[in-house]
Amino acid sequence: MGGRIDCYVDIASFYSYIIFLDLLRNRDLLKAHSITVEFHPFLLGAVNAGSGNKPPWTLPAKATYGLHDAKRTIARFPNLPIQFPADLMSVALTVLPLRALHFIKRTYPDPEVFITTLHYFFHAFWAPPNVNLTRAENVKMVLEQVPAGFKGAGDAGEEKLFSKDEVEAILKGAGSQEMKDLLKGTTQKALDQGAFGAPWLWVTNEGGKSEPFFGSDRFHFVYQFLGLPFQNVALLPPANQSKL
Ligand SMILES: N[C@@H](CCC(=O)N[C@@H](CS)C(=O)NCC(=O)O)C(=O)O
Repeated sequence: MGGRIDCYVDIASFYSYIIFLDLLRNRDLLKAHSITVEFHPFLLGAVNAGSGNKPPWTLPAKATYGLHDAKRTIARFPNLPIQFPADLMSVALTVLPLRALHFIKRTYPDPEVFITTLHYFFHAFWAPPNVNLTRAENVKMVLEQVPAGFKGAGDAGEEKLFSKDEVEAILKGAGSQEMKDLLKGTTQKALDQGAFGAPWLWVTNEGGKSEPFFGSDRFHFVYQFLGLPFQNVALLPPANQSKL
């Protein structure tokens, strides 16, 4: 068994946060099945523009339905502090932190540094008080705060992942043409694969065949495609009949 999941995420995408948490939760099992997982920061706004899509909540019926799905999804993570930003549109252009993530991914040999920072950016954006990551000073503040080995909300960790000098270097790197091109190129790659939203998955199975998957709720199809054993939704008989 083997394969890979290339997962395209934007910090400003709630369901990107969800798939990130699910993949993190299952990382040992995925590893045991020889599945490599790689996260790729991309810009959802540019994916929408490039594919001709619009954020789902801009259509009133989808906005109303979306509240139900969001509530159900949040209920899957009882200890996760989640608060939707009051005006998501106005804080959705997370270009700078996405470029910073590319810089970190490229610069630090330990992949945990990138994963931890991505995790903390998601947390900062989606937990109250919803840090506005479109502002450079906030990105700096959040980078300075990332606890080393951040494991999720409530983990304030005394030791910080980055020194002040490292944060300066990350912000400088994030402003480089190379990182601008890298974020653009990553977004374009997903668009070329057919992306129209986030999270976007490009999954490659043992035989080298690749297929796209959209959303954080497609794991049954992903696992099936990868040939992994998994437990699907199984309807059981009514409780009183099971005793017959
Ligand atoms: N059912 C999917 C919904 C994912 C979703 O709504 N993603 C948003 C961004 S957070 C999006 O890009 N949607 C585009 C679309 O629905 O056309 C899931 O549970 O993950």
